[in-house]
Amino acid sequence: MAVKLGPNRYGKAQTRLVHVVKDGPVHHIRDVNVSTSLSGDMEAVHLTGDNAAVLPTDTQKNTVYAFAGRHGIGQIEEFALLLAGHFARSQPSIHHARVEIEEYAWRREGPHSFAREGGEVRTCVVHRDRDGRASVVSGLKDLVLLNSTGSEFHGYAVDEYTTLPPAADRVLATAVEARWRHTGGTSSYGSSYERVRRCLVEAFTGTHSRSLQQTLYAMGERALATCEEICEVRLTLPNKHHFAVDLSPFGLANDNEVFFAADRPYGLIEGSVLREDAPDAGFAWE
Ligand SMILES: O=c1[nH]c(=O)c2[nH]c(=O)[nH]c2[nH]1
Repeated sequence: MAVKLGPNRYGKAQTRLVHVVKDGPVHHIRDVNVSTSLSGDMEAVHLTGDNAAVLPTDTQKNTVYAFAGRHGIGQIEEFALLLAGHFARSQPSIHHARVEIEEYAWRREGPHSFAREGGEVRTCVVHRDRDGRASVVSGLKDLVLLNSTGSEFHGYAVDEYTTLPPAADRVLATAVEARWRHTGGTSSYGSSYERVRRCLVEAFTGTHSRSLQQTLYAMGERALATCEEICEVRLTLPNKHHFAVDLSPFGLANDNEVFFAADRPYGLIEGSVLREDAPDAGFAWE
């Protein structure tokens, strides 16, 4: 039987790191979850068990903590680029590093007190290879949005299994997962994040929706029109269905005011919006 090793990578998943920056009595907190993944000349470890090419995942975890202590975190994209650049050069056997970071927000409650924000999570995925090629994808997830009107869904294809009644007015709700690809480097990932996020929210709330697909496109289009530093937006939008409850058994009308919020099954609308002249994505989405 002829077989060979296919694509592979290895690393430390979900290194949880909290960094407290002390400015006298006023402290600042950063809370991140870092996953590193390396690839390169890894035939021997898989085929013969020779570990000489393998920088241990334990070392990768230590490096995350040491770099936080030495450099601070800054914007998560910058921290990921720093780590990926280090790993891609650290061993001759390692050719490529992928670093993924999630950041959890905390709200200030006092000089050294914080309350964890329950909502959205900021994300990034950075790739670097030893030839200096790099890609940066920024994003967010768990941004839950709802329009209580301004959404319709009708005119869809019908077959013998279709029972869905057309909706002239419905609740539209989703938990946005968005990732956007930067065309090149940017000096301000923080302000870029805020602008893209605002565009996504404004397009969701401001679009009179005939489908979540139409809203998805509007969200990507708005972000690309406003934020010239990005060239592609990928969106994953679960349709968090809200079904109006039939209150007629209780002698009550229901003018789209009382809903059953179902959690499953849910529609899942996914798509990419990109510039006509977007450069090749290379390894950015891997
Ligand atoms: O916005 C929607 N898109 C669909 O594709 C779809 N399908 C469905 O049953 N409801 C909806 N809503």
